[in-house]
Amino acid sequence: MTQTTVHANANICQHLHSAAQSMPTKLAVAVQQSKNGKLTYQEIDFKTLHQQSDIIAKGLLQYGISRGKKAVLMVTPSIEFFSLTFGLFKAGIIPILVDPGMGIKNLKQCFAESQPDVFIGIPKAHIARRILGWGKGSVKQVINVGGSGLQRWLTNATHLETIIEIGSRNTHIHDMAMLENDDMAAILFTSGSTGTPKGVVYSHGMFEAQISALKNDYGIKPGERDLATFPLFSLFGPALGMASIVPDMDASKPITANPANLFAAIEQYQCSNMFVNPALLERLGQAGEQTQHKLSSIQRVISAGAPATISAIKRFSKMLNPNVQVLNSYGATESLPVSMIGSDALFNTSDLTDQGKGICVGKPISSVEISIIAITDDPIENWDSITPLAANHIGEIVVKGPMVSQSYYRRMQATQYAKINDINVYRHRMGDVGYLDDDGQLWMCGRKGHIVDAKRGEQRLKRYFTIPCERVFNTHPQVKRSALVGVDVAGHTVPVICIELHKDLVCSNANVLYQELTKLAEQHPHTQGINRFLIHPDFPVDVRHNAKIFREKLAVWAQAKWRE
Ligand SMILES: Nc1ncnc2c1ncn2[C@@H]1O[C@H](COP(=O)(O)OP(=O)(O)OP(=O)(O)O)[C@@H](O)[C@H]1O
Repeated sequence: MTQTTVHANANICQHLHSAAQSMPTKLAVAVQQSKNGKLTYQEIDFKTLHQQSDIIAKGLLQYGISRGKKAVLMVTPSIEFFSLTFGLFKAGIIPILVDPGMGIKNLKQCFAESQPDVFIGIPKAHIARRILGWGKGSVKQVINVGGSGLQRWLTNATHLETIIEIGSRNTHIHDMAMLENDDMAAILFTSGSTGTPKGVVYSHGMFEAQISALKNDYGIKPGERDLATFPLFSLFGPALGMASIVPDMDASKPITANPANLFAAIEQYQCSNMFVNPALLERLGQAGEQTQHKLSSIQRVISAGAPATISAIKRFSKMLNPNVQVLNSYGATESLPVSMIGSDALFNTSDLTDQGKGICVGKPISSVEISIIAITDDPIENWDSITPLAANHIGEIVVKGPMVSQSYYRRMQATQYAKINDINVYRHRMGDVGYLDDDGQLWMCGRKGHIVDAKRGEQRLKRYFTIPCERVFNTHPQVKRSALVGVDVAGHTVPVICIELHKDLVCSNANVLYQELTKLAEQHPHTQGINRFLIHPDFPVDVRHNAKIFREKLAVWAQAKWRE
């Protein structure tokens, strides 16, 4: 019998290598800059990006940052961001990617937890690092990217130019670090909308699976151009042979983006694809409606990260050519994408959503297996012990597939609570609840942690799920959005619906509104028993999506209101 040895052969940069060979002079990245109302673009082709990232990989290694070390990367999207990230991957150095929008306290926690060896950032990030003590104790090397005289001095760091100089001096061809499929390739932090962000361990195998999904399920082809509004997704562009066109905007606060910049970038490069999150979809749709703008080159829009509202998709779609779809994706940092649904199919589900059947997030991505399991807060060790629920039964969403992360970084307990061992892989518990319908489509019914169990003392009377309940109340013309929370009233847990009204409407008589909402509640079995409402002026939501309602905070507010 012959024994075959498996060689480590994973590194997503191999795609960049092939693109550099097959289309060397084609555009890989263009970065827009807006200054005094003037837009300019920095460009790099595939061959140069490949060369530049090789030089950086060599420079980093020679500078003493060895393979396997972890490097925080706080660099705004720029040509350097791309060459650096690919350079890190090529050297086998593990980038730690955090979203600055998560706030100072969470960032500090992320650095304490991930123990970076290296800190690479723009001057602003270094100044914050120095003042706030980020990475103190673990960070040994600091590298600055960009900035002007004084800013650069304040960073007290080695500048990227020095790394490039060191790398350029070395004329040897760089051998890309080859890893095992499941070796750690990067650490990506969740957004922390339900607590502290958790570091998700990414492998090159997971990245490969994501690239395959983008090719096979989303139909992305080499030579396309993508308006890249989310840094991580923008990295997939060059790996797919697709140019990433990065607009001038703050990616961690998409709601503040200037639509004119984005429209101009699409026009300039005739982008065929765009990746937007629901907040941006809403913002661009509103701007497009006002100016009657058309996005005639766009052939596909990918929306992900949070649920997009049907009205926002409809408004946005007015800018698109007929039949161009907004592909709504469901997933999480731990596993992305899980499922997808095109806008036409989604519009057909809106009646069911308004009746409280959940949000349809479509069919699983080809390599993903979705199961629904009975709801429990306990850890589940083995998949053997589980009997998945039948179609149309709400339970926790569990996923299996090559893009499913296998652990959190240095978080044994969180890993234990989120992963289920299934022979030689782990399934991931999404922490979301939902069900599969008779056609195998997934319907999302909210977060498991946001379920409200109405209780008399310890006795459970009825279970309420957020999305199915809230959508019923959202159909009321005065209601912009609503949020279900549980409130303790004399030792009993009761469901309360917090209401945010449309801004242009003033509620002159809350009692009339509450009566109308109570009537709505009575019309549906799953909302019956809800008869307490509170008007909140402005829901606390996450900055990235402007859509994830911080129900934990609202619950505290509602409880205090109840006592007043
Ligand atoms: N298309 C969608 N429709 C509905 N909800 C979605 C959709 N896409 C993502 N979500 C929600 O977003 C979650 C994933 O978000 P992400 O990975 O950014 O971090 P987070 O879960 O918000 O942060 P944390 O886990 O730290 O609280 C999913 O579990 C789901 O609840």
